[in-house]
Amino acid sequence: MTQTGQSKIVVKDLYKSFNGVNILNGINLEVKSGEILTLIGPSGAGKTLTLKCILGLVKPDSGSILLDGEEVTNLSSQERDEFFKKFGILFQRSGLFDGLPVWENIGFRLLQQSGAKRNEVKKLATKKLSAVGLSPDIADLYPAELSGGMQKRVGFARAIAGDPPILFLDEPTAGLDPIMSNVINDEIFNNVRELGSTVVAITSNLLTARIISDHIAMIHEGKVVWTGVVQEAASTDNPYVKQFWNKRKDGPIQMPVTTISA
Ligand SMILES: Nc1ncnc2c1ncn2[C@@H]1O[C@H](COP(=O)(O)OP(=O)(O)OP(=O)(O)O)[C@@H](O)[C@H]1O
Repeated sequence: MTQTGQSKIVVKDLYKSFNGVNILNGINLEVKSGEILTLIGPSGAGKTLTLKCILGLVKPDSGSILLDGEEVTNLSSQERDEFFKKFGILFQRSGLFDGLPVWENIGFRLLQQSGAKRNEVKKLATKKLSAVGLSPDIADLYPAELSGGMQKRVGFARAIAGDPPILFLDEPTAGLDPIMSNVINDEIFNNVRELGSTVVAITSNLLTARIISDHIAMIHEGKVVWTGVVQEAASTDNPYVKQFWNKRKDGPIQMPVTTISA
């Protein structure tokens, strides 16, 4: 179990623009060890980009990112490889490799390690399938043979395959029916608590946010406009959170609307 309470990830004054357009406008975030922080906010607010900056997939224009107190914005490629090993990632579209059976998808990273034994990796992959409530019988199937919900669960099994200290979950329940979403919410919550991983999740599904999160950070136009414990999100007076949480059309968040003329 990870010790909770210490800062695991600290993001300070993160800026990023593309082609002269400011996308991240001074993001500040702190994630404590063992906690689940969920980023919410309108489409295009900069949630995924923030995670990509933390991972070093996108270089920020300025700002600082500390992992366990160490600056990680300027790692060498060798240091970056080591750094990546700390993360398990569930991508928005599951990101499974079509040409590999389920178990090889789950064990993908482990199979890359020198000396990896295929039968042992398969055993571990099967164990992770059970951890996400799937039958070992699907280990030899290919992603195309699975439903969307099963693909998400396999994607999650892959993210937790190496028992990573940090998990990034980008829209873990997007596109799933409410029942399957809830199954996955529970699986995320239970597995993460058992592993003691520190989690940053992104979701537009408020039920997912309510069930899995310890803290919520609301991002709007590249800034964190509110943070708080999940129970406060429903009752805060913050106008951004109020509008988002209550799914209101009117409020400070203006969504671009395209009208089609006849
Ligand atoms: N590599 C890039 N080049 C140019 N623009 C980018 C790049 N990456 C992200 N953006 C832009 O940054 C903005 C924020 O993107 P981001 O993916 O972080 O949004 P988001 O908050 O995760 O929204 P969504 O929920 O829709 O995924 C978008 O307008 C996107 O087009």
